[in-house]
Amino acid sequence: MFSLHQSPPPLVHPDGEQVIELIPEPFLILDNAHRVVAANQAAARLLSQTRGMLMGQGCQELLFGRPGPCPGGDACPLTLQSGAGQVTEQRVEARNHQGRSRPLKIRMSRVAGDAEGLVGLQLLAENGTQAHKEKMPARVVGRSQAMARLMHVVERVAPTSATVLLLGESGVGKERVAEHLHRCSERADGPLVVVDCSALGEQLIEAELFGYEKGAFTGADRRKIGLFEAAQGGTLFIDEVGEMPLAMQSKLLRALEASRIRRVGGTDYIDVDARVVAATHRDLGAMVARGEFREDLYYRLAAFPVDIPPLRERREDIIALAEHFLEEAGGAHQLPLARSVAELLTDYQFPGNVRELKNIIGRAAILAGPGPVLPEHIAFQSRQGPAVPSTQDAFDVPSGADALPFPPPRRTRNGLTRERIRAALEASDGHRSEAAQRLGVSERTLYRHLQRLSSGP
Ligand SMILES: Nc1ncnc2c1ncn2[C@@H]1O[C@H](COP(=O)(O)OP(=O)(O)OP(=O)(O)O)[C@@H](O)[C@H]1O
Repeated sequence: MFSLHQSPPPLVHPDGEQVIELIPEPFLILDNAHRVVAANQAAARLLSQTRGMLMGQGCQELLFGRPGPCPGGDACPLTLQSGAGQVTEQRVEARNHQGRSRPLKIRMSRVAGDAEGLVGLQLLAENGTQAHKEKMPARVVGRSQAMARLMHVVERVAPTSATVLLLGESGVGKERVAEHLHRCSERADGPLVVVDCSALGEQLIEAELFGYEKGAFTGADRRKIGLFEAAQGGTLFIDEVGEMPLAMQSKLLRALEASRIRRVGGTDYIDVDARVVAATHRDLGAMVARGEFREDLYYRLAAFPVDIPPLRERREDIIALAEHFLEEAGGAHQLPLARSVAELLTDYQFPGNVRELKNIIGRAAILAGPGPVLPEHIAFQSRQGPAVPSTQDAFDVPSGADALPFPPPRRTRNGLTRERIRAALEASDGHRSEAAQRLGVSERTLYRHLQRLSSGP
């Protein structure tokens, strides 16, 4: 049995997670900023998280469920002896993201040698019992520099009251980032309310956002509280804000400016205290230029824009995400992924971004059963082959398209052509949810594309 009183094995290396897996006790490695850089399966089980979720968590988040950097000094929950190899033991009342606390004993030491600065943590549940299964908190998995920068920005803006606009292709994780932002804010104990503008018509959006009074319209047989009010003290996440009809945009702007709303059919104003986070995959600036989006609302929403890069521009995240999804799908025993599978995944473009990867892994976990995941279990959802270097996204027609003797296929932001959508629907016997899965997009994204394609040539 490995003990912290011995010198730890060379733990962090490209193969580090495999080495750490040899330690039977729950074990974590933190870097000198106290962020998790490796965790074994036993630690993930003890903390009721996946290893992917643990990666990158800071000491505060790990022990007290509060995201953010190490506060340093006495505020840091880890009281370490300075010398390499010296072991410190400490008891903490660890609190997870759901606010549940659990006594934990931690043995810590600095890792000596090449890996100086790293901290090894051995975790012992105080009552000796294993963690009970709890709903996993939504965590943003990703170890790339781009994601580290993004998380830094999100964690800086979270405690403020700024309106944040999340930008990125479909499936990149905008909603997941919004959840994280809410969790890092002082409103974390309040509600996070989501409204998807692409799924609602103009009148419905107003009734959903602001609520209505009894008798406001046919069918309004009782008063209904709107989502702005439901988000009181919390966060209102307005997804696909680019799909919001113009008339509704001015009402939203007024609500944002005045922090008060009026229910449909009502006369009184109601004060609302909801922090607004909006998201879109559309180019709002271009929509403003075309007169499709109100300029004043654009500037109000874009007070703090945050770009979430597509997965193909942060390939370092692919394996961490794939392993996270495999664990989520109950495939922890199938970890780590075979090199051949990892190569297959990292060579692919992922037009459907993280959502597509999640679907691919979910399917592979089922096909692999109790055995390891093999390349033949990986079925890409688009027929797009291995990576083509690209800084532009799949939104654009292929380069050289001008020279084609016929018009290029009408493409959408996900690289979804009419032909791909038709093929997916045919293969799914017209079932939209299944077709969306095949294409690696959400059902509502597919619905949006169907509407767009049916309105164009
Ligand atoms: N960094 C991440 N870590 C863990 N899971 C993620 C991450 N990014 C995305 N996901 C998962 O991938 C799926 C798609 O993410 P999400 O719904 O947040 O994307 P989106 O950009 O909001 O998509 P859309 O534009 O279609 O609404 C979800 O199941 C989400 O939980």
